[in-house]
Amino acid sequence: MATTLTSKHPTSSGRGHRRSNSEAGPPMSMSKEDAARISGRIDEEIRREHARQKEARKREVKVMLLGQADSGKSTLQKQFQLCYASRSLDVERLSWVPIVYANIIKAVRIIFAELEYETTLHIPNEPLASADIQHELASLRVRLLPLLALEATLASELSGGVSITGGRSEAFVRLGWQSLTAPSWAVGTDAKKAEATSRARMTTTLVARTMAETVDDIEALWMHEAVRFYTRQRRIRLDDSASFFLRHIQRIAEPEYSPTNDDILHVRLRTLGVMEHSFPMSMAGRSYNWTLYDVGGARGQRPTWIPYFDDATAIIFLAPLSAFDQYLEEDPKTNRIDDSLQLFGAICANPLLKDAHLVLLLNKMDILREKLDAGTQVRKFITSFGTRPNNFETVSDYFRSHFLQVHRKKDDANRRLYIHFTSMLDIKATQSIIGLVGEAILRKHVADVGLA
Ligand SMILES: Nc1nc2c(ncn2[C@@H]2O[C@H](COP(=O)(O)OP(=O)(O)OP(=O)(O)O)[C@@H](O)[C@H]2O)c(=O)[nH]1
Ligand SMILES: [Mg+2]
Repeated sequence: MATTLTSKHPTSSGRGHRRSNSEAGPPMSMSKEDAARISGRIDEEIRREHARQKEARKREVKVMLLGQADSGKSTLQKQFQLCYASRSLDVERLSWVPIVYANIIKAVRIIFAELEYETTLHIPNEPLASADIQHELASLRVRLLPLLALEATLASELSGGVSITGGRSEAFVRLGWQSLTAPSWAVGTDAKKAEATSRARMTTTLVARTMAETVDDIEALWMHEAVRFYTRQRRIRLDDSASFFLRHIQRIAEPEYSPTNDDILHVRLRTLGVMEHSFPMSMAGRSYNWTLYDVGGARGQRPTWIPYFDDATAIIFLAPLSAFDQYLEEDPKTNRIDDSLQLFGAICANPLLKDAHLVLLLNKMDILREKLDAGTQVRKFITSFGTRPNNFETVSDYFRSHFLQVHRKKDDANRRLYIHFTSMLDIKATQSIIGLVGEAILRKHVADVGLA
């Protein structure tokens, strides 16, 4: 898959090719007949170019993945990649290694920070009330300090030396990150880039060595009774995929570690700006060029979406239903489901998108189920849920009807809305949904512009 970014291509309408009369006209010596012949030829060329561009546009399908941060947009893009351009995923595979490391170090940091906070509460009869347990955790912390100390450097190298606002030491993805982290580093003519790449490789090697030396301590921390206790109680809150990586720490810390497809899908890496991914897709023997626009979902990122709206064939909007008990990182007063509903309403009402096909994926259903099974009460966070039964069917139906209501209210164009419940890490189920969604989008595209 060609992974290119970011700047908006002007729609190629062919305007501007035609010579104006005031531009170079026929030479003084040319006869009127010759001039007419040349002018006719130019007109014919322009007409052909228009027709060629019109045909080319029929083969272009532009799909935007929208939704709040951490809703699963980049994960869906990876699933598309797995489905339609899996060889490109193989090429990128090793460049995910340092990002998996970064996810693990972040999880370890959060565990210690949450334990420290719990210690200050002095709650009797809980694991942290025991001096022995505190001592065990303190010595694990000392042994893991060398690994924790590498987080900021690793994040900065992965992000090409740029940090996100707020000074958080967290990796994010921008154009060209693969070449920064690829083991066989792309030698470019750009000396600065080559230097950055070489630095990123050195940091990755150092992190790999430190992780191999501390792997048993990471595992001991994850399995520690205090960590088990506070995780079960949801008082240690980690990124959705952190537990997966910590469970697989022995495999990941091996020297020849190569990320599996599952690992790549689990990675959490923020998107900054708009990333363009293109691949071919065929239907009924015809090949179409798909471009997916994977955007950064945090509030500060949303204005960057707008220039891409006017020629979008379809919007796939992702709303994670498991987020009912979470608040926006960028605005801790706003519940994440409320934010998703508002954002979805704004997308439905946007006049620039009035011709776009609308798909809504209610995502992270696996985590929703886990939370409900663990007894988390929806009404504690969404008061309007009231006394309804706190089970999976009722909760998913409740949220689904809210999204449908927003669509009915906001979509003046009265478009059909395609809705699916998804658990984006389930490869088989997601691939079949991608097939359905892809086909529906192509059918709508063909209905709008005709067969290519
Ligand atoms: N368990 C589970 N995890 C998911 C699901 N969908 C995505 N994730 C995980 O959630 C995290 C966030 O997913 P991303 O795809 O990076 O989110 P995003 O919408 O691209 O976020 P931004 O780039 O910040 O806008 C990743 O660690 C994914 O592996 C899901 O359905 N279930
Ligand atoms: Mg993303």
